[in-house]
Amino acid sequence: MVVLSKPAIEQCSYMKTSALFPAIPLIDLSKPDSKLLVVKACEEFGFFKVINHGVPLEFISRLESEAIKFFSLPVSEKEKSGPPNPFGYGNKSIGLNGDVGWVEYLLLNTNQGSPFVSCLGKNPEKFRCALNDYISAVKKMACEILELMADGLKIQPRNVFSKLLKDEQSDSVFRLNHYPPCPENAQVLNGITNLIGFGEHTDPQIISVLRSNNTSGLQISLRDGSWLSVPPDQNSFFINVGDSLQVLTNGRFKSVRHRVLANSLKSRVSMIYFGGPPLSEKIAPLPSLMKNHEQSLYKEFTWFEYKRSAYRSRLADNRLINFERIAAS
Ligand SMILES: C=C1C[C@]23C[C@@]1(O)CC[C@H]2[C@@]12CC[C@H](O)[C@@](C)(C(=O)O1)[C@H]2[C@@H]3C(=O)O
Ligand SMILES: O=C(O)CCC(=O)C(=O)O
Ligand SMILES: [Fe+2]
Repeated sequence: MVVLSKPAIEQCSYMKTSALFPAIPLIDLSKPDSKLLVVKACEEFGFFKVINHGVPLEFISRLESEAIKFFSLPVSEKEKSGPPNPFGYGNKSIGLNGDVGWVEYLLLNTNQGSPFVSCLGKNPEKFRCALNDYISAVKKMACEILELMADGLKIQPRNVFSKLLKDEQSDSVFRLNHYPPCPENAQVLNGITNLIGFGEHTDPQIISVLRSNNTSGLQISLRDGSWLSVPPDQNSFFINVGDSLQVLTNGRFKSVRHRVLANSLKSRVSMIYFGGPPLSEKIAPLPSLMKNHEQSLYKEFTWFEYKRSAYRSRLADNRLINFERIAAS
């Protein structure tokens, strides 16, 4: 299991508002200025929190209770939904290349027509219904946010990003993570331990929509390499810019590096929708964003090519490096 050294956890910053400890951008989706704030947050952090999001709280609590029921089953029952190849139930092992974390999870494909994993606990229909309601509502919100981004960037059409998620062939993924409280021998600072729940990485897709219960542990990496703890808020969503959106905006929006540290006392449950394009979609900077002969920072690739390369990488790798264009001197 991966543990951080003591100095490494001490350099983690805790949520304070000052020049040294910036506040996480907060976007109220009901406010008219939100499009400009969304753009600023994507440029500075690649991460923000949204309120007044329109996702019924009942959908959230119903899915959370189904997830808790699933993760409370005996391991032998949960393993009927695994191993993840790449979809299904997984425990500690993340991906196929040796990454491990203090986490168990259920990874699901959200493509239309392709069923979720065949085994979904004791009452699969109830679980499936909670998943469908939640994913539809979160996808709708993700598309609204992508349209605000287009408005804020002053590019047309406003569905230039959202159409990729709305496409019937959109390759989107859904993940439920459960981080049990960590064992007694871990070092603890402010309730967070030095035990890695989910190692540092950026998400490969366009946008990720994350919701967790009220247990801390999520951290984002700031420009100076320090880690900022994200105070949990079970009624809000956190939005991550993914690698593909970084490319579509030619590096103007930054995909955010993030990780989860296990909590000493409480279990953490998170649910993440990863909005991705169709596999055949060409990913390259949008011409409408390339002003004044700006050069593309990336070689063009399809989402299939990026995904294939991502699945061969380790979690912490910089996956975009293989697709960067070498600047002409
Ligand atoms: C180690 C890995 C797990 C991952 C595929 C990868 O090879 C590299 C990217 C990882 C990641 C991070 C974001 C999402 O949780 C995820 C589902 C994704 O699309 O990329 C995971 C992959 C996974 O857990 O299979
Ligand atoms: O569980 C979380 O809060 C974040 C997990 C994550 O980053 C991921 O699943 O890609
Ligand atoms: Fe992630």
